Amino acid sequence: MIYTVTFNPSVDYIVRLDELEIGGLNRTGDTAKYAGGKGINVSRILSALEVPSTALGFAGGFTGSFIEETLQSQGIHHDFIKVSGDTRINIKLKTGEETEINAAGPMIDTSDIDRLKDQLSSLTPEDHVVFAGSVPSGHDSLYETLAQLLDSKGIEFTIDAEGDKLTSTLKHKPYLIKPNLFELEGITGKKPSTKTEMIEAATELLDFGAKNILLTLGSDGALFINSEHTYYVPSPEGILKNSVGAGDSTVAGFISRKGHPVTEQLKYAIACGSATAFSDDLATRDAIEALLDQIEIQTIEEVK
Ligand SMILES: Nc1ncnc2c1ncn2[C@@H]1O[C@H](COP(=O)(O)OP(=O)(O)O)[C@@H](O)[C@H]1O
Ligand SMILES: O=P(O)(O)OC[C@H]1O[C@](O)(COP(=O)(O)O)[C@@H](O)[C@@H]1O
Repeated sequence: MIYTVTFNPSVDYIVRLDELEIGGLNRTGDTAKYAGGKGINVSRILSALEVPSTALGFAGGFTGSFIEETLQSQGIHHDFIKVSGDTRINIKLKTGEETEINAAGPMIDTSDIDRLKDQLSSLTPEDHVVFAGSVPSGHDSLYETLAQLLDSKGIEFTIDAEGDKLTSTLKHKPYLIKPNLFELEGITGKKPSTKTEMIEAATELLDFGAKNILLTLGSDGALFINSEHTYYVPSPEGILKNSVGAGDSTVAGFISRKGHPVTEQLKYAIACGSATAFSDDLATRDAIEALLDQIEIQTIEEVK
């Protein structure tokens, strides 16, 4: 079973308006609300691809109930630990360009974390865990602690997190990490401008222990690096509607084909990411499958 862990889920509140007048009264056009947060988005895309998963993490208040009910209605199994604060609301302003305001989220007690550790302790090496997103304040070393727990039990995990939260887990050999270029720059302190320089910078993370690295580049696609292969996968052409959740969709696509050749995993990764970018909400199965044939995997010799 695949388990996704979202420490800090969110109700993503999408607000469309022609123009934002800072300091003035703005009235919205369309609005929509979605069950969000990185691991939850991974579970939603896996579900679209008919790959079962269980969504874990912390949820509280009316917003936490909204997330649970939404997942329930979509047939996605979940087992959130209830916390006393309200799950956050993240605002996504669409005014022609996208502006995101992500809230901090509720406080999490040590006893809540202990319950999550108990849940993860019952998993076996047949399971796979996807950790994704920000961490409740005061728990900066949570990913490292949980990565160590899984590593000690021989359970593979994927991690999509920023900065030290990601790098502190590398010694526990994550199956997949998915930085974007901005995050890679933050981690390595480098500003790679060519694909060769990007590969060099990402290879440092391979040397620290990551097994597979998917470096996503937005509309420019993604670079993939592991100890055997280096590939570039351009994004298919399309009209950008929504980049929220595109990265999470990429992770889901890659994991959905775990055990298949890496080139197939990459096709699904980019098809899922781009299909979400071209959709109002996360991609549907039809939208993903419509892109699969357009994805072309290039070897690094072809890129140079
Ligand atoms: N404008 C776009 N056109 C086509 N595909 C896109 C676009 N933006 C994102 N994607 C797809 O989504 C993937 C992840 O996007 P990216 O913005 O790099 O991730 P993140 O949301 O984590 O920053 C990309 O590799 C690509 O496949
Ligand atoms: O936990 P963070 O880093 O604040 O991110 C949460 C936000 O990221 C998302 O999961 C989208 O992530 P991506 O655009 O990187 O795929 C939203 O659903 C959510 O609002």
